[in-house]
Amino acid sequence: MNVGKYDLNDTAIKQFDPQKQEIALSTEDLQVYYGNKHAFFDGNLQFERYKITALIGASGSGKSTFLRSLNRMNDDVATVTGKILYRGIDINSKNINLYEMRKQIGMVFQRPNPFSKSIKENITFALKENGIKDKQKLDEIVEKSLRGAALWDEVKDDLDKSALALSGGQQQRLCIARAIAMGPDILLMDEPCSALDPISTLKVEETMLELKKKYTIIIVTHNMQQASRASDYTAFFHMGHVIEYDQTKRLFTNPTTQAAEDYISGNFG
Ligand SMILES: Nc1ncnc2c1ncn2[C@@H]1O[C@H](COP(=O)(O)OP(=O)(O)OP(=O)(O)O)[C@@H](O)[C@H]1O
Repeated sequence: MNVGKYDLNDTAIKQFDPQKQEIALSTEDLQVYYGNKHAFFDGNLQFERYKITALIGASGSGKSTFLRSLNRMNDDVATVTGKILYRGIDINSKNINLYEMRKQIGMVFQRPNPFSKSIKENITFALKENGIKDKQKLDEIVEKSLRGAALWDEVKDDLDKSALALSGGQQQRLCIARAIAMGPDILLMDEPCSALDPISTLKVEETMLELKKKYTIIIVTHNMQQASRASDYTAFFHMGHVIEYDQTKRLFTNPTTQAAEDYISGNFG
């Protein structure tokens, strides 16, 4: 199918070898509709465990739509068909406990959104709701999560101060700490650095590189340098289709499809 300059059937999608790579999450024939609008088509993607996968593409190409579907954040606004396979279970089916599933597949949003509470309470709030009451256990998780998000050294003496007094970059790392405190397996990140200055962005990227030792990360980014610096794999989206998906190094140096080549070289349109 040709739309504008590009043939949307001209795709190159990496498939993994399950004997060689462990797949943390995969989608089969994922389609997303907002009312009558078909916003995402034919998503058959696999995500390798303990890797960072970047989703790139022009504004409106369907990256967030796809990402938000992966832990059912789109349930209220969209119809999502097809399968999302996590540990052998289709989490896009009706009988899934969304709350439990999102403990495994957490999300960090575009704008830092800490609660208007202390730094510590931002992390302990959901844990307490989950029945963890032991003070020592909570303190341990607070420290471990803040260390995991590379924030501990900056805030360890201010844990009772308001999270809203932190800088934007620190707030975003606090949101990462809050997400990892729940002990997830996969972290979905929707442009986590778009509201941050370049130094905070690099700090979050360094944090991601540390986090991938324990978590599988899927990140939407508009920042091509960020995708090429921080990710192992990249999926290029165009008009609701995944056009090319490969190792980041390969996709950025030797793309297969015309659309990806034009996008990466800045001649897109
Ligand atoms: N809640 C919604 N209701 C209706 N249409 C929507 C909704 N959210 C997104 N869309 C449409 O779906 C398409 C894909 O949007 P999406 O936000 O997924 O793209 P994106 O690649 O993430 O864009 P951006 O980089 O600008 O965030 C667009 O045409 C958008 O207008």
